Amino acid sequence: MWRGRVGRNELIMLTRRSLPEASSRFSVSGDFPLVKASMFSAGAGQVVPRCTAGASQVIPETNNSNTPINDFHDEICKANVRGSGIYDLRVTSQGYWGVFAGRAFSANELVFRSQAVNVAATRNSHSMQTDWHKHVNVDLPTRFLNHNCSASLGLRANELGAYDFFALRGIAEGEEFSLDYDTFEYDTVLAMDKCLCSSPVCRGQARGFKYSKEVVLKQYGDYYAEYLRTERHSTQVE
Ligand SMILES: C[S@@+](CC[C@H](N)C(=O)[O-])C[C@H]1O[C@@H](n2cnc3c(N)ncnc32)[C@H](O)[C@@H]1O
Repeated sequence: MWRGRVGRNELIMLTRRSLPEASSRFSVSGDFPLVKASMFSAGAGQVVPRCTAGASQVIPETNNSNTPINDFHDEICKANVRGSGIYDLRVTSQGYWGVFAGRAFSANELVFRSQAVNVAATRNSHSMQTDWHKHVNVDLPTRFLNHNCSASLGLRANELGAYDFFALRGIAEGEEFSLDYDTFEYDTVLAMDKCLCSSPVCRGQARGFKYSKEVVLKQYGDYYAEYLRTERHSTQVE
């Protein structure tokens, strides 16, 4: 998880242009600052209030991906009690985990940063591709960002082995943050059977940059993974 020691106001001030100078002020150790405890909610059958730190908080037991939510239970509970209002982890109307804006964001604002926890031995529904042959497991809240074919967040590689996320447009408080998975996965083996994003420009599936390059470049400009601009190392993509 991101363990930046930057204060909320400092984070709000960061913009894409100021990021290189600002990055040196981030620390990767320290407390997790960014989940608002009071905003947790869950759909029917998903209530598992086991966080010792907050008995009234609810944690869905299962999600719609191939990773049991309980793998993250302690991490979520820990994050859950240290909010500063940037984001909330909540259950979406579709019944799975999502990340929601804890306040309003302006276009181009840095929303949050992610950190690689480790290199993924096998890619999974919570890993992110960062190079032609590299997938990393990432921290909260990034691992719970859902896909949208018209995403609200754009990404840039960072020095923490993962990505920084920027608002592609104004984002209202309470709106779900979303990423377009095709901006960082080249050829996903975990394509969703059916994309549930409901965007007017929904592609039906997120299969990877390989299949949607033209759309991604047109829609997201420079906000796609840097490695996708480099020559592919071999025909084999992990
Ligand atoms: C990084 S996780 C996102 C968090 C996930 N919703 C959860 O509850 O753990 C990625 C997984 O969420 C699901 N997902 C994300 N966006 C989706 C979408 N637009 N339509 C359908 N499933 C989606 C897929 O199962 C995908 O493999």
